[in-house]
Order: sequence, then structure tokens, then C-alpha cells
Amino acid sequence: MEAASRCCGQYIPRAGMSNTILIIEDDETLRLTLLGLLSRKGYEVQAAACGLDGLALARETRFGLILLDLRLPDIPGLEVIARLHEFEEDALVVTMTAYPEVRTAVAALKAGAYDYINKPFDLDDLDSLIRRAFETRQLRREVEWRRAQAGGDVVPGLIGDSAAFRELLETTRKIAAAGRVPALILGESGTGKEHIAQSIHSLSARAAGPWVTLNCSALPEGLLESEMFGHEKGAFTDARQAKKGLLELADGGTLFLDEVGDLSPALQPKLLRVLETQTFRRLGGSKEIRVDVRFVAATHRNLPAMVRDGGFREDLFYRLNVGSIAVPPLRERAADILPLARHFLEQAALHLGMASPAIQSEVMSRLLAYRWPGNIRELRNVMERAAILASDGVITVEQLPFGHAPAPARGESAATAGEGAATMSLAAVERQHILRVLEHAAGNKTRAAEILGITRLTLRTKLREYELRPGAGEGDEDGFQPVKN
Ligand SMILES: Nc1ncnc2c1ncn2[C@@H]1O[C@H](COP(=O)(O)OP(=O)(O)OP(=O)(O)O)[C@@H](O)[C@H]1O
Repeated sequence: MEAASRCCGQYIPRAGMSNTILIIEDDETLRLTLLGLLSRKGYEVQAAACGLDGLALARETRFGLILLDLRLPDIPGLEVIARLHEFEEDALVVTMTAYPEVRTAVAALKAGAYDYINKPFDLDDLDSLIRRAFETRQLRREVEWRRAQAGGDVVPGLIGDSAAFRELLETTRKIAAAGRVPALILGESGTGKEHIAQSIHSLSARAAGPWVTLNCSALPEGLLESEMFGHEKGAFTDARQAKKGLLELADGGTLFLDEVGDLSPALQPKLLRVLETQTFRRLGGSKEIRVDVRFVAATHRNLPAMVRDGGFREDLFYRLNVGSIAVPPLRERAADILPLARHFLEQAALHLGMASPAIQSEVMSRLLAYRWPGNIRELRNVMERAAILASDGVITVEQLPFGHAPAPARGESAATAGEGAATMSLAAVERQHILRVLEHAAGNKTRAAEILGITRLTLRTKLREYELRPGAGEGDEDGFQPVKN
């Protein structure tokens, strides 16, 4: 993974492969112009005047991006793409082509080019195309990395990098494998409880069986009871036909009882009985029906407190709580914020039919500093909104609902938090961001490195580079202190 780009936003060229561009262009004026302009923007640029020279350079160096003219004096651009892919499968190629050659450009896309730009082009357009290309590559890498990390045992759709998240996955896997043992998932609204419940089902031996959900707070008591247990014909005025309940429909699978804390006192003992015996009667029925159902329940309520106050039966609580999972709020697993933000942004961009926008470094700081009372659901909404409002392929603070009111990180003044990156040098932005993340992580370098998406060693190097030298910070393994200027 190109970790460095995660901390400062892809729009700022970084050291390493994601910073390197090869231009293959025979028109000398254009070649030299591009070389000069892109170098000034901070990219490391090399150039070749023909296809074969370009291929030779690409063999020597792995470039982050290749800008390729399709009409070259020696070999056709399409052939350059084909040969390139022989030794570098995931080479990112953007073709440059004159207007009448659009069809060739399309052929280039089919041959594996990432995108094309028509000549003559506006340099700003080229610049944003380059930024998007790098961002796409970054996302692809992250997906690959996550797959590799998970060793193929990834839980579908669940994103997260924090130690708390990994622990959560581990518990989920263990409970999924524990036969018909009931599970109780506790956590604030929007933390992903339903997602975890679904994972318990899909990772369990009953994954091929039905997954049935019942929201205990959505229906009045009578209706909820008939939904759960079903009814016989004539059981009540409107019961013109017998109807199976969700318990029967979930036979052989999992029944998810969402908001179980809202289950009425009258229904609680009825649920307890099914949990204990796996048998029940339909409303108005006399026949005992036996099912094989695994119960997974969730609530955002403080169930132990409800048990103490008499609002929830103790025996039912203990029965459900055999497999117990506590989902931490997002603010307690900061390392998940950026991977989730990128994920939701990518999803939204896909949905909107646009390339995934880059995230400005200031935006990342704000996302990390915000407390997320609505948890992951709120983050998803914020990123979807930002994707819609994004201009020039970059998400800026203006697109955050809390962008105008600075949300400073702990221990940081609002004035510093509001300082715009636009007037700062690249090094100053990076230094400030590292400082914020370190503060956010209470000086813990391992955690800070995790949030920044870099190794601890890289973080140490940067601390030295920016003269943020180890001291005796609170909560730090070996402490850090910014050197006073
Ligand atoms: N780890 C995750 N990775 C990706 N998306 C997630 C993750 N956790 C939650 N989400 C997404 O966040 C949103 C909220 O999750 P979910 O509905 O599971 O939360 P919840 O805790 O059940 O909320 P509530 O208590 O309000 O019912 C959903 O869109 C879900 O897909």
C-alpha cells in the first residue's frame, strides 16, 4: 500500500512510486512542456520520444503513471500498452490523442489503458486526471492489501483497520462457529450491529439457510407477536387465513431480532420459551411447532441497566447473552475512520458514475477529529454527500457538514485546526498532520502510525525529519515532543 498518500491526500505528490510519471511523446514541444509543468507540480518525471525508449525506461523503473501518445514514430501506442502489460500487469496508462483519433483511444482503453485525454488539452484537466488515476490505484491497492491481510477469510463488506475492529471480527468468527448458541450484540446506533449479525449468519454453518430479520420496535405488540409466531385461521378478526410466522420462515437459518431492548414485557417470556425449547404455538393454534433457529439479537439500549431497573427480564438477558458482542463506537476506533471514509466515497462515486474523488488532507484531519455521534451510518452519509458536492475531483472541507465549524482534535486550538493547507508548504502540512494524529493518539506512535497508514519505522523517520523528537509524552511508549521553533 502507498501508505504515505493516506496521510496527506493524493492531490499532494508524495515520494515513492505514486509520485513518478513517464511521458512517451514524440512532439518535442509538448514533451518538454509536460516535463517542466509536471516536475514543477512535484512529480518525478522522465520522458521518452518513442515507444521503444519508453518501454526501456519502464523496464528500469516502475512508474506510478505513464502518459502515452498513441501516434509514435516507431511502434504504435497500442503495442506499447500490450508490451508494457507483459512485464507490468497493473501499469497505469493514460493515452494522449488528437481529436480525430477518439476511436483509437477507445481501442486503447480496451487494451488496458486507464483513461485518455484529447489533444489539445487543458493542463488543469490533465492534472485532475492524474490525481484521480493515482487515487484509483491507491484504492485498488488497499483492496488487494486487505484481501491479502485477511488471507481470503475476509468478512464481506466489513471495513476496518483498528485493533478494536480486528478483535470484533475475531469474536464474530468465533460466535459464528458456535452452532446454535444465541448472540447478543450491544452498541450505539449506527455502529454496524446489523452488519455484524449478518456476518454471524453468513460465516456460520447455516449460511445457506434463511436469514430473517424482525425489528422489535417497529410494530405494535399484537402485530409483532403474530409476525413472530404466525397465526391460525380465525385466531383474530382479521385472520382469514392461517399464516406462518417468521420463526417458521427462519427454520434452518438465523432470526435476527433487532432492537430487542424494545420488546414488550408481555412478549419477553414468550421469546424466552422459544429460545429454551425451540418450540412454540401459532396464535390461535394448539399444535406445538418445532424449529431449528439460531437467534441473534441487537440493541442500542443499555440492556444490563434495563435488567437492573426491571425493564428487561434477567433470564432472557442471560439466555441471549451467551455469545455477547460489544461493538465500540466509531470515536473509539479512529483507525477505521479513513478506510471507511474511502470505502463509502468509492461506493458513492461508483453509484454516481464518476471517478472516486481524492480527499484533501485537511478533510482527513477533520474526519479524524470529529466525534461521530451517529457512528458509521453518519460517516457514510457525510461521504455520500461530499461525493455529490465534490468539484475538481477533490473533497474539501467546504463539503463537510461540519466543515465551517472547525472540530479541533483533542488538545488543539480552533485557530490551528482552521488553518488552511492552501497557504502552507507540503512539508508544513505533513508535519502539522502528523502532529495532530499523534495528539489524537495520545502520543502513542504505534497507534498514530496505524492511523496514518505508515509503518512505525516510517513515522520515526518523519519525526526526526520534522524535528518532532521523542520525549516523555503521556501515554506514549517512548514519548514525543515537538521541538519548539
Ligand atoms: N465495518 C463496516 N464496514 C462497512 N460498512 C459498515 C460497517 N459497519 C457498519 N457499516 C454500515 O453502516 C451503516 C449502519 O450500520 P448498521 O445498520 O449495521 O448499524 P446498527 O448498529 O445496526 O444501527 P441501529 O442501531 O441504528 O440499527 C450501514 O450502512 C452499514 O452497512
